[in-house]
Amino acid sequence: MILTVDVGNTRIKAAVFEASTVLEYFVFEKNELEKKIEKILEKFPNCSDLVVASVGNVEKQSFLTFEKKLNVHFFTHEDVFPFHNKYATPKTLGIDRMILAAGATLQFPKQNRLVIDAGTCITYDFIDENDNYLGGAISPGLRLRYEALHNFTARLPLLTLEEPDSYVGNSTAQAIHSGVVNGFVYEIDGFIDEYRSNFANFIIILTGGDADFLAKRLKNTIFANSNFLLESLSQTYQYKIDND
Ligand SMILES: Nc1ncnc2c1ncn2[C@@H]1O[C@H](COP(=O)(O)OP(=O)(O)O)[C@@H](O)[C@H]1O
Ligand SMILES: CC(C)(COP(=O)(O)O)[C@@H](O)C(=O)NCCC(=O)O
Ligand SMILES: [K+]
Repeated sequence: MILTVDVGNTRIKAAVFEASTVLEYFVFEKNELEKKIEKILEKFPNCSDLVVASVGNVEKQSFLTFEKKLNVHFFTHEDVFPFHNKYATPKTLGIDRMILAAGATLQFPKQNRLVIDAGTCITYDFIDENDNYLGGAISPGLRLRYEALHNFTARLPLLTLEEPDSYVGNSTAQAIHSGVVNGFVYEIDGFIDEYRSNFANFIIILTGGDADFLAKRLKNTIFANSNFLLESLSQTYQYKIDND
């Protein structure tokens, strides 16, 4: 039994796996990290491994205390991954993006894959059918867009996510909702169209905290799996054990 932990820039997500089956998912804040993990381990005392991917400001030291009880693996760029990394700056590629790319490579062999993770940021990652990781894009996520409009202007209120009435926003609030939500959807549909015009065949994996909200609104029909990163963590860890 393993406990996987994904430390994003907004929240921490975790899951307990028995082989490839998920027993339970958890979501919590950074300041609750140790307490929550202790609780999970009390509930699942058969966990033998704790596997972490962190792009937030939570470092390996935060997990040291658990080393007394179980094997702790904190993924880094030094680990083995099942793809060829063609990023020009591989050392600065987010470890979350590497895990997503690894999961896509292992779960969908011998095909082009595009992973879209709509979290704090939207990340796009493309792995071709020969398992070359080519790169992608990074842009502000849904909530970040609302916050940026407020934080960097004098007159724009901080709004929370709301479905826009129309693309023609007829008030400040409606203009912001249209700009943020429609802009978010148009951007992603635009990227997908661009990839489609260059690659005949590819699978799209949509994940992240906004995946479900987004999936219903895209012109392109794609399947959302908001737990793809946690599943990929479990698979990449198994791959590491098999290939080390
Ligand atoms: N309870 C929540 N707290 C924060 N963000 C949430 C919540 N529910 C949904 N979201 C959405 O999830 C997005 C963050 O996604 P998430 O995958 O958790 O980010 P990260 O992996 O970067 O920490 C935000 O853009 C926000 O719109
Ligand atoms: C782009 C990210 C901030 C996304 O983080 P997230 O939205 O998942 O919290 C993270 O993958 C990161 O810090 N990347 C480093 C730069 C890069 O991937 O090139
Ligand atoms: K992301």
